[in-house]
Amino acid sequence: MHIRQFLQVYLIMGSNNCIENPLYVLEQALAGGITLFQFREKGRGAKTGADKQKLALQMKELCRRYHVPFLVNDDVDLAIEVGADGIHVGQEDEPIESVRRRCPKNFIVGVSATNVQEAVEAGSAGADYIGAGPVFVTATKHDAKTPIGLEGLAEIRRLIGNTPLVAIGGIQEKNAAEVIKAGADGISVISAISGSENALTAAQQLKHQTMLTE
Ligand SMILES: Cc1ncc(COP(=O)(O)OP(=O)(O)O)c(N)n1
Ligand SMILES: Cc1nc(C(=O)O)sc1CCOP(=O)(O)O
Ligand SMILES: [Mg+2]
Repeated sequence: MHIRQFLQVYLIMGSNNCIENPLYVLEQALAGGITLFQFREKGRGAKTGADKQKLALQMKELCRRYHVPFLVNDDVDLAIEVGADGIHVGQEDEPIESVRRRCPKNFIVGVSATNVQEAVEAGSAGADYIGAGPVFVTATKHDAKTPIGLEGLAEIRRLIGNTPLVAIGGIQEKNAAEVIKAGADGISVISAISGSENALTAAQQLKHQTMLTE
């Protein structure tokens, strides 16, 4: 499968984002049809060291069972240690050139962009996909930039050619379809699944929205 297809419903999550056991939440989301997963263990009380690595390995095994690629956020060393399928880095993280030097050849490398220039540069640097956002206001990432809106997302789509594009920030069931219409190949979410009462149903409903056509 091409990376574009994996972007359809991309769950990002760490233990801080969950009201229940994160392994339970992830398994429910996998059963509900998520297509890609990113382990993002950040914020107050986040696991570190051996505890972080243990959770990463457990999550990777769950993802394997559902044939869903497992990516790690920011932490290139951890991604390599646990045999992840890839890594996601932002503008303040390790540069893609350095990531490529250190990681296996077939590693999926995603790069964040908050504007057209960053997106075009990430595409030229060889990112496998671009995570563009925030599209809408989000309470999940405290240092998120000003929302780019659907117009900003559509402009990025126009200017990055064929590079796979996933939208992020404030995406929920009610706005997922318009994000796809604006040109994203998929949606990436934290709270819409990990903060919901039923992660399985939430994943199913989001997936349904990404499949609606005009
Ligand atoms: C798919 C996707 N897109 C964007 C981000 C944000 O990355 P970054 O700007 O590095 O912020 P943190 O997530 O590291 O706080 C992402 N993680 N995933
Ligand atoms: C991790 C992250 N990155 C963003 C960016 O704009 O790059 S917004 C964001 C948080 C997304 O969480 P939610 O789906 O709950 O809004
Ligand atoms: Mg980052």
